[in-house]
Amino acid sequence: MASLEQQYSLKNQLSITDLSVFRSETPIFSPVSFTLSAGECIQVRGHNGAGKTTLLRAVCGLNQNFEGQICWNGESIFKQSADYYQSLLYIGHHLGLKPKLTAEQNLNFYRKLRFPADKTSILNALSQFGIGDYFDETVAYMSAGQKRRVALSRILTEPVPFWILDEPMVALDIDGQKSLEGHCNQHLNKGGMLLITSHQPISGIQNLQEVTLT
Ligand SMILES: Nc1ncnc2c1ncn2[C@@H]1O[C@H](COP(=O)(O)OP(=O)(O)OP(=O)(O)O)[C@@H](O)[C@H]1O
Repeated sequence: MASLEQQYSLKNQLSITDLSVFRSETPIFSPVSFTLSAGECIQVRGHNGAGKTTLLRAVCGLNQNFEGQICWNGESIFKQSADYYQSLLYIGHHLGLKPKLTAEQNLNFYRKLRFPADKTSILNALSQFGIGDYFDETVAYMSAGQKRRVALSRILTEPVPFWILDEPMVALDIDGQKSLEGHCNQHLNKGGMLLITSHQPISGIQNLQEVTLT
């Protein structure tokens, strides 16, 4: 089981070298290379269908039909997958929430996969995302923005150094976006790393670099 905060390290680094991901035999985007170090944020940009989600899924190890290298701390992610996955939190375009469970039950399910159960941390996270009163609400009955806030609360209940967020701003109102940007900045300030996509402008995340897929 992962120990809290321990994996935040200024030595953490993701390096992508000449990465191209394929659908069947066809590359989806031209090869990209970039490095993401502790305290840094990269926004992956590109038009609809450019391959942003595909790239993120490859970085998560979920799509292995690629050429090039994806390394964590100098070694292929597949050579040290246990360490890598302990360090990683991926919140995809699809939220991965079970509609029949409450907000608290959903967050508890994910947290317990690698951390000790902690109801206080879950209630605190929901409060910080402005939906503390909905902890006992069944997700199926929530609005799109409320569901998004529940899913994003995982960044607070699973304290790992590398966040991969695919279109996290979707359905969030302005307050929700500002709240998310604030949590991202806190994460970066303590040496966290962030790989993010967004069609909406992200103005409030510090030191954001861009990688555009073509
Ligand atoms: N399951 C799939 N099977 C076949 N092709 C797919 C599949 N998922 C995505 N694609 C194709 O891969 C390409 C890249 O899709 P991807 O979802 O990565 O783009 P994206 O940049 O994230 O797009 P958007 O901005 O619309 O979210 C698209 O041409 C898409 O049609």
